[in-house]
Amino acid sequence: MISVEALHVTFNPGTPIERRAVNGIDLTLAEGEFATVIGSNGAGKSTLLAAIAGDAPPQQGRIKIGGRDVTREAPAKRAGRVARVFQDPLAGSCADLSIEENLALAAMRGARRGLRSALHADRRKHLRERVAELGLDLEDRMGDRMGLLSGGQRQALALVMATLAGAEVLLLDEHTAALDPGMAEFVVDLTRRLVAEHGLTTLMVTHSMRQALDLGSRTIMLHEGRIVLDIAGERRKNMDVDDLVAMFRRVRGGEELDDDSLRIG
Ligand SMILES: Nc1ncnc2c1ncn2[C@@H]1O[C@H](COP(=O)(O)OP(=O)(O)OP(=O)(O)O)[C@@H](O)[C@H]1O
Repeated sequence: MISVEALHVTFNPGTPIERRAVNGIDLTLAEGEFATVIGSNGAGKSTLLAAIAGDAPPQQGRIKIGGRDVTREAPAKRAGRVARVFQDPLAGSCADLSIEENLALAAMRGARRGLRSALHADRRKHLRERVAELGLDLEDRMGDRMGLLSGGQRQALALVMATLAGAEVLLLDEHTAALDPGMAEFVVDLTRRLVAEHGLTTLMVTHSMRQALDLGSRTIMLHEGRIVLDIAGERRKNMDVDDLVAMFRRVRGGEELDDDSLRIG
């Protein structure tokens, strides 16, 4: 469960370059709820996710995860409970470590143990099985450096890594945007499966209107740091991509859509 109350995140407050990225957001996601997040460039989507992960400290408001107030908690302290996958496949793992070492480190998130203890035989077997489930033939390459893998392979492993430490919350920040269409589809299917299997409370930022409607059970639109649309249930079920695009345009007051914030596919 995630609960965000009256959240404000301002970068460089009190300076000429002050930027109110999140400007009074209230949002509650029930345990296991999966919501997609859309919005213009600079709408505050990544900052909202960063605030939940602890990387963008709020000036005002409150964030709770699983009922516990984490607003002032350091990112490392909530690391075992919150997993995040970024657009850049290079961002979430260490290129110079092996697949196995990266997975072992992910499994230890939030715990205080060394890599050696993380790589005992049972753990290694389990990690290998989890990788084999992907069907990408990576289980025989557990010793290969992560840096040798394609972007799609890394994102698939990043999703597996996100589920290894028993996280409750999954934050996906355009995690398929840098992939070719075939691999993006694979990662989308994997996302669906892992979120359901692990009952993860999930926020997924996407610029794809199709993904925004196809994944999860709720779609939230941000604009200038605020939630301007929150749709679920029958209303969402009856919507198609054209309806969502029309709403997007309305929110932007007929502004030209000259950024990459809206993709139909
Ligand atoms: N670390 C930072 N320092 C200063 N300003 C920032 C920082 N991070 C984000 N911003 C600004 O805050 C605003 C919101 O940015 P954010 O990245 O959250 O938007 P977004 O909705 O994720 O956009 P995009 O779709 O382009 O990724 C933007 O104006 C951005 O320039």
